Amino acid sequence: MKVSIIGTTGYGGVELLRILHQHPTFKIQSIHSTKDEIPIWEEYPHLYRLFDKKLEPIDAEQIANQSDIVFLATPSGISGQLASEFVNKNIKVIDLSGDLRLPAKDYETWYKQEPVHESLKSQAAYGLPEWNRETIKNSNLIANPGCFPTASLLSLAPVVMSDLIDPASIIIDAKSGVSGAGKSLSRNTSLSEANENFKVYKVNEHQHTPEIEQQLLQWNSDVQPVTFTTHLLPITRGIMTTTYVRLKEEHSTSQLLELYREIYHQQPFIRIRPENTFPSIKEVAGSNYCDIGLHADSRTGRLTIISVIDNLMKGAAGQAVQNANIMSGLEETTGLDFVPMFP
Ligand SMILES: NC(=O)C1=CN([C@@H]2O[C@H](COP(=O)(O)OP(=O)(O)OC[C@H]3O[C@@H](n4cnc5c(N)ncnc54)[C@H](OP(=O)(O)O)[C@@H]3O)[C@@H](O)[C@H]2O)C=CC1
Ligand SMILES: CC(=O)N[C@@H](CCC(=O)OP(=O)(O)O)C(=O)O
Repeated sequence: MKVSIIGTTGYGGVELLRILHQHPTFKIQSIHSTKDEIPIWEEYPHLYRLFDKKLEPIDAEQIANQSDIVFLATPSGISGQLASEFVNKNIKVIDLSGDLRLPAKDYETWYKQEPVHESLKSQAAYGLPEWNRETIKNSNLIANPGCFPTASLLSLAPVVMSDLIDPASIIIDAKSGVSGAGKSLSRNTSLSEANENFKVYKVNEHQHTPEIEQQLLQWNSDVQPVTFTTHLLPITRGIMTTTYVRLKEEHSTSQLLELYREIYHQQPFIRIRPENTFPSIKEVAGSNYCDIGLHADSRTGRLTIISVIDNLMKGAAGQAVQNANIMSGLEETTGLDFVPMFP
């Protein structure tokens, strides 16, 4: 099966290339950029002698003629326009941006951009495989979830769906490495401002807030707006979310862990940690795993849930390939069985 990547020179794009280069079924047909037509290794020398394809301009007609699947690793605002060109040509599209995830009104409010046309948005399946596998299987257009929503939703789903928590009590404290912001230089992510520092950003205005809320509401219509706060960690890859919720009734940590294990036991990329152990970011780096640990505090009546992912893998390119596998009728883990990089 032939695949093409648009936005290959970005961090999401080059991570797609790393995965797809060694995927046994998908073959990279072409890689695209708005920049010079140079071999990708000139832009990313770690690919020297591994991958010598040249970057090509974005000619939708040509890409559609030669590919079965197109990955869009392009910014919000651009992805939507590109997606419509391919969907009309009956090509499978997986979009890593936020363009297809939200209803028009929410998109305008939180992304402060023009939304895509409803006729396109309505064709998109939300690409969180653990909870939407059947729809993904039958769709040609995937809205790949945001990195923070992936970690947050996977950690909250069991207790929200089982109606075990006060629906007005959700607080998500999220931290991301700097690669989450993409390759462009900004003061925030520069070495001198990120290194040996820890910053909060987009307080109460992060664009992933409505994405988290809309999915939680589908699972439990009582859910109230969540408090979601993002921080920048002085590391390259990885996300940790620490989520606090109030339990409706007392449950022990072991009962809740049992619920999580039961719900996720057939999900290849979810690892529920044993009691009194909590995941750290390095334990999933470079892999497509989402690791979850939790503790119920009988003193406060609150449950603390920790989840970690690699933002470029399960938070972006890894999940995109997981979705492509599902859409193509392949084993979901195909080409994604990376052991995390440790230390
Ligand atoms: N980084 C992350 O952890 C995650 C990112 N995402 C989303 O994935 C997408 C890619 O993110 P990321 O790789 O981090 O971003 P980067 O900024 O690293 O890369 C974006 C790429 O998009 C291309 N691009 C920019 N403008 C245009 C344009 N007008 N037309 C076509 N291509 C363009 C650029 O390629 P060139 O300059 O060569 O044309 C650039 O390399 C974004 O929508 C992002 O929000 C989602 C989840 C996690
Ligand atoms: C560290 C960092 O800056 N991360 C970015 C993640 C952006 C992203 O994934 O954008 P989408 O809205 O297209 O999903 C942020 O928090 O905005």
